[in-house]
Amino acid sequence: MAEPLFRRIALIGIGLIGSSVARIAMERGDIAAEVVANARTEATLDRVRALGIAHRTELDAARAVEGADLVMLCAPVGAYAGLAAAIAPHLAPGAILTDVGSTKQSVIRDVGPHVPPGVHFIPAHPLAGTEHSGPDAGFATLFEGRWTLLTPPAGSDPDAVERVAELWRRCGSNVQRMDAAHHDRVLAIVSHLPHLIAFTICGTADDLEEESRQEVLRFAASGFRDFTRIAASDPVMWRDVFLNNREALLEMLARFTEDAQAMARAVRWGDADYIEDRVERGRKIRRSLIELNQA
Ligand SMILES: NC(=O)c1ccc[n+]([C@@H]2O[C@H](COP(=O)([O-])OP(=O)(O)OC[C@H]3O[C@@H](n4cnc5c(N)ncnc54)[C@H](O)[C@@H]3O)[C@@H](O)[C@H]2O)c1
Ligand SMILES: O=C(O)C(=O)C[C@]1(C(=O)O)C=C[C@@H](O)C=C1
Repeated sequence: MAEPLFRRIALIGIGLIGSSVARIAMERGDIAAEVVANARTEATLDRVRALGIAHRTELDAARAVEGADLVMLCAPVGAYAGLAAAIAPHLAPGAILTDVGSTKQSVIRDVGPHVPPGVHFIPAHPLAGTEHSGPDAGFATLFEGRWTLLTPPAGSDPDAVERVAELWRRCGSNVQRMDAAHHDRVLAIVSHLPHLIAFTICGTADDLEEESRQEVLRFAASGFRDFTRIAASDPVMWRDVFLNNREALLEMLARFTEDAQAMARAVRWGDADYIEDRVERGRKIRRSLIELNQA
């Protein structure tokens, strides 16, 4: 077995993503010699202990990071500023501080100012997940064949960037570097807007009068069902994502609204060619994803 990349990793937040990393680290043994898990409640840490997915559990984030050579923030992005302030004085010199948050400019804004000199701050985002949350929801194959984007600030230590990249490769992921602003625009269209649309369409259906709402549930065909899967995602996580990628999300939503209006006009005026063309474009995108093995 290869040498462990890290002596001790501390996972701050141990839900779907944190517990998946923990499971992989515990199973492989070549990521960290010791895995420390932190959560806000004893109930969560009880689950972590019962699942056997960490060597040690800590209720206090500051204590969890002491002596760790890699600290990974795995909480909702709205909690990052407070967490960074709490752990900063306890980070070991030379440690790497990384994260898994779905937004990247906000993470650099909220965490960056707290990072002590000598600590390497390498933000990251694994593009993999499900609609489930909490430590029971994680699984060791979650990141296999998926992308992890790294958004290291200019001037980051290349060795620290490489060690975080290697951690994600050992989790089964492909790794690519990206500028944080570009990341936020790309994710706004491929992830944040689709979630916004899913939450909204479920809300629209739920607002219908009682009789129609019952029918939505009874006759929900797979079109509506597919939306309900992602609409089942964690409210706090998504509240934080929307509020921390505000500009890019609003820009993509404005474009989408214009396109939806154009579709409405085509439907109203019977513009069959326009409708057919748009459906054909959707189909092509789906086929390309299948060819890339990403569907
Ligand atoms: N769910 C996904 O599909 C997905 C995918 C990629 C990245 N992410 C990102 O990963 C991070 C974690 O998401 P998740 O899906 O694992 O969520 P989760 O709800 O499953 O787990 C979140 C963990 O953070 C802890 N936590 C919540 N608020 C906290 C606070 N104020 N202080 C300290 N700890 C707190 C929770 O107790 C829990 O242990 C988020 O930043 C999210 O944007 C999520
Ligand atoms: O597959 C899902 O259920 C997800 O929501 C995963 C998903 C996505 O939108 O693709 C959600 C948030 C992330 O930051 C990354 C991945």
